[in-house]
Amino acid sequence: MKPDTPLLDKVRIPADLRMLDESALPQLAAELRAELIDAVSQTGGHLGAGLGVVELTVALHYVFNTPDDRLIWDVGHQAYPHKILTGRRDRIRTLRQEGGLSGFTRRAESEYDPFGAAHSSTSISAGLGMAMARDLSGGRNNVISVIGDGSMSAGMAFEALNNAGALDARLIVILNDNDMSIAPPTGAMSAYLARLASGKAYLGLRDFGKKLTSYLGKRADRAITRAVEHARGYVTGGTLFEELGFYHIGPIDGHNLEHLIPVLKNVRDNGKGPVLIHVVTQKGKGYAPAEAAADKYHGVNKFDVITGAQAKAPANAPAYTKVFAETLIQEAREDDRIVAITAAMPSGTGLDLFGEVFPKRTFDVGIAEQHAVTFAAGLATEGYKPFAAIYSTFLQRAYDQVVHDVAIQKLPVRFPIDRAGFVGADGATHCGAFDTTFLASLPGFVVMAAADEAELRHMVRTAASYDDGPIAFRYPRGNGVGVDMPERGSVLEIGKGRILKEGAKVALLSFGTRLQDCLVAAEELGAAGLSTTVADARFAKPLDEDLIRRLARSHEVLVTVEEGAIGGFAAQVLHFLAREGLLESGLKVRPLVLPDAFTDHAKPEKMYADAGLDAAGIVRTVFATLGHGAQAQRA
Ligand SMILES: Cc1ncc(C[n+]2csc(CCOP(=O)(O)OP(=O)(O)O)c2C)c(N)n1
Ligand SMILES: CC(=O)[C@@H](O)[C@H](O)COP(=O)(O)O
Ligand SMILES: [Mg+2]
Repeated sequence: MKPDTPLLDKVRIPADLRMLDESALPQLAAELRAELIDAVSQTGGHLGAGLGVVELTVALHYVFNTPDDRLIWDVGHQAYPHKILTGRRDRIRTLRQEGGLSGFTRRAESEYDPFGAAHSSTSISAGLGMAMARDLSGGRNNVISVIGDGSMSAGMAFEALNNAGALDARLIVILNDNDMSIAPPTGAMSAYLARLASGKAYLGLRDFGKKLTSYLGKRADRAITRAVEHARGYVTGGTLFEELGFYHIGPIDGHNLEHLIPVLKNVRDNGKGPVLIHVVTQKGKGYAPAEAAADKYHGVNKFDVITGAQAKAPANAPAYTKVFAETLIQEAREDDRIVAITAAMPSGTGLDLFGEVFPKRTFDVGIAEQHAVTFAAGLATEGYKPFAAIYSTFLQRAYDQVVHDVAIQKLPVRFPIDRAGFVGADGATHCGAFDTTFLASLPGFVVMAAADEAELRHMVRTAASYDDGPIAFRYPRGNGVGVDMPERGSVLEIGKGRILKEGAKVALLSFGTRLQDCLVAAEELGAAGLSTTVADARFAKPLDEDLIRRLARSHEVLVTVEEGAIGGFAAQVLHFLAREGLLESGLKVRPLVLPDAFTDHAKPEKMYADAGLDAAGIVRTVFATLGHGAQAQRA
């Protein structure tokens, strides 16, 4: 049953909210929280972060004149309450569903989303750009960037703070400190924030008064003093943020509207240069199952609102992530030089399991993909075997480190690349589309893709035993296909693929888990009288040149199939065929890749079908290539 929300029902956009009396806001926040819980219980998605910013969201839209004042949410996973208050409540139960609202902020979705996000730590840079644009054009609007403590650990956030302090731009940064990333945060910065939040490093009241007056002028409201006093201390002096040129206010209780609103109003009306307001919140606030959970319900499946129990689809095969983790543990028992690195994704990458067995050999470096890669490179220089487990999409952020610090120096860093291909509900920002393209173009890189969970096990072992340079292996989100698992992985011969089914007319050359669809497609093609070979390339680099030569010479049609963007495996194959003159004897080649577009969220199977990368799509491609128009249409 939908929650009763009489006050929220009157608020379609923030202008409606601003008509309310301040005394009504706690009720509005309570209704907003109930609506959020109910909506996410039906859609699944990121819940804990949004629960933690309900009051902050209400206060920001109450005090600031959004959308003229620009409100930028870092990552955007906490922006569901913001969506409900900004004209999207009628679609909130379509979150992350095909055709529905995005799970992140998105410019195309609303004028209240001035900047799209999903990858972290971009909000201060974007906000600073907007603030400078405003100043250049003589505008007067406010720019507010809200960034979490986890996201604050990334280098990019500090690059922006550094720049903002020097420019002395009027920018408001709200540090939403809930002492959580996806997992509990790690690192010295997190410990520093905890010290600030606990009030240990705070000024006396008199110094605090002086500081405020210097920033806000004589009109500094006594309410600010009260708000900060009520938190655990007084405004800080000599903090890192102040040294970087920010006025630093806080900590403030981010769930107390009586404290938040006067502080925000004062900053809105009186501030000059950059200001950082340190707001302390609780991830999962106000929903008991979330508050009690270790991950504070960071990301959830659909769930029962009363019990908090999440829906779990029965699985016939283990998740790729788990197979990776268990295999790495197995290999690490044999080789004590194996170490593992994650950039704030211990559970997502499976390295939480590795960390339970090998705590000293596991490094969670925080949201810091660039550092993670160069840190791994450093470990490799000393003879260790680092596995830098980073989702395909997040590895994009560390590309120069991959090129400059790893590949050029031929360092044997191992890159397990999870979430390769479509990821579903997280949509285009998280799609693992580009890694094959950007890695296989690097000299000396070995790039593999697992066709199933047994192959993944072989690839972990292969990577562990390969010391000649960088090596990557990609695998998708979700479960394997249920193949028999070998007790231990085998060491694969580098640059050698395998043939699974011999045919004569059509060759399907797969790179990755579309192999299953190729096998089904081959059956259908066979039934239609088209004898079909199915091969698993295993390697995009180095290519199995003998295999490709053979397929090209003995078949009429060669279809390559991969879960990656244009420029990846197919490009490597086509380049090879062209170089060898194998395209000059009538061979018909068709590369099947992800669409050359940023594909919106939907169910992965649907996305693959739409992209023509399922069995039916492969069959259609073959028929169309051979001019079997009617059959192509039926497939
Ligand atoms: C560059 C990048 N790396 C990793 C992630 C995955 N990720 C999403 S949210 C999150 C934790 C963010 O912590 P914080 O900013 O404190 O927000 P909270 O969830 O605590 O509100 C992580 C690691 C990401 N979105 N972007
Ligand atoms: C917001 C974010 O970047 C992560 O929470 C991401 O949504 C996790 O994705 P997985 O569920 O695939 O681990
Ligand atoms: Mg946090």
